[in-house]
Amino acid sequence: MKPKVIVYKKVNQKVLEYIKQTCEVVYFEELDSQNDSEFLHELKDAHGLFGVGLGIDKKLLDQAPQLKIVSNVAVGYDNLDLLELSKRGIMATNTPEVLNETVADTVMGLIIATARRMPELDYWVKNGQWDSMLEEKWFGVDVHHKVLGIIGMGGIGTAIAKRAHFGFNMDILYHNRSRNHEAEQTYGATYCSLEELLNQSDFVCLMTPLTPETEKLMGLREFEQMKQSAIFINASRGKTVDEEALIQALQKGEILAAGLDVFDPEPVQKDNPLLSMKNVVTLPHIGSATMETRFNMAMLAAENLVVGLKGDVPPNLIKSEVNTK
Ligand SMILES: NC(=O)C1=CN([C@@H]2O[C@H](COP(=O)(O)OP(=O)(O)OC[C@H]3O[C@@H](n4cnc5c(N)ncnc54)[C@H](OP(=O)(O)O)[C@@H]3O)[C@@H](O)[C@H]2O)C=CC1
Ligand SMILES: O=CC(=O)O
Repeated sequence: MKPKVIVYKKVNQKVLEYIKQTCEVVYFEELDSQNDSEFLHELKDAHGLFGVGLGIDKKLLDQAPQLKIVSNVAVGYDNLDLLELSKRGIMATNTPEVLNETVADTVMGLIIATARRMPELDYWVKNGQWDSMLEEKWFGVDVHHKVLGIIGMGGIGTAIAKRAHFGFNMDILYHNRSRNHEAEQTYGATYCSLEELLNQSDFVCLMTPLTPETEKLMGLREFEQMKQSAIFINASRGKTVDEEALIQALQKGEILAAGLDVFDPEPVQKDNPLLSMKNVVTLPHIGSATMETRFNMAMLAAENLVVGLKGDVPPNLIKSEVNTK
């Protein structure tokens, strides 16, 4: 008998067909209040879960006694309670690396758009306000030859460093818990403390996973430590930043501007003060959202699922207590 899998996100037909070769699939394009009870009903005898964004916690797992694997179609897995999964011997997988270059492109886009005020000027041109010579009040700041501080020099951070070093002649500082030799040797990155990074960078880019340690990693004190001329970029998770502190820092002029791909909560609330600030560039969490990369992520997640359900070790098993079983 084929294992039963719940796919709970809209997925490319080829990926769905691939999963269907070895699994019985129950397909929800998305989960909402309309199909919640149907989803919970299907969960009772499901062996696999495939999707993104769903909080997989004790409450949900109590209703999934047959579950063997959770395949997250994302590299971040802060939605998973790894301890609960591990206690039950349930494997969890993610999609690292295939999205590094695309997310790095997004981050460089945010850096440039924020520094050169592109959305503001786009609005200005389209609203017919370009009726005289450009005045200094519309000027931005340079990106090239500046100092870029990357907090979280992992797969994506390193792809950002590559672009910044070779494409923009930037000096790169980084802060991790451990050293990243590739970034140091190949892209000239310098390891430093968080405080040094914040003090010296013209652009501070936050790229850590969301963990108990990184929650609100950027708060009042950290924004105060940044240069007044510096630009803050966040493409990690909304919760890695104390949003109130960011708003205050921008209002008080403690930093120049911010480029944000992530918020807390998401979708961002319509009355969030960040949305009415001209010096804030916003994106709707689209770091990896290209046709190619989203397909590659879904295919990799499908491979993880199928391999795990066969009883083998999936290529992207998340390192946790699950591994030691
Ligand atoms: N906006 C978007 O669309 C996307 C957002 N993301 C987010 O980006 C995150 C990073 O992805 P990826 O680069 O693939 O992950 P990696 O695991 O490759 O890199 C994460 C880096 O963060 C560092 N880090 C972890 N904890 C801390 C800490 N407490 N203090 C300082 N540094 C820390 C790690 O180094 P060390 O262990 O040495 O500390 C590592 O270098 C994802 O978890 C996800 O949340 C990812 C994809 C798309
Ligand atoms: O935010 C996206 C991810 O892959 O993580």
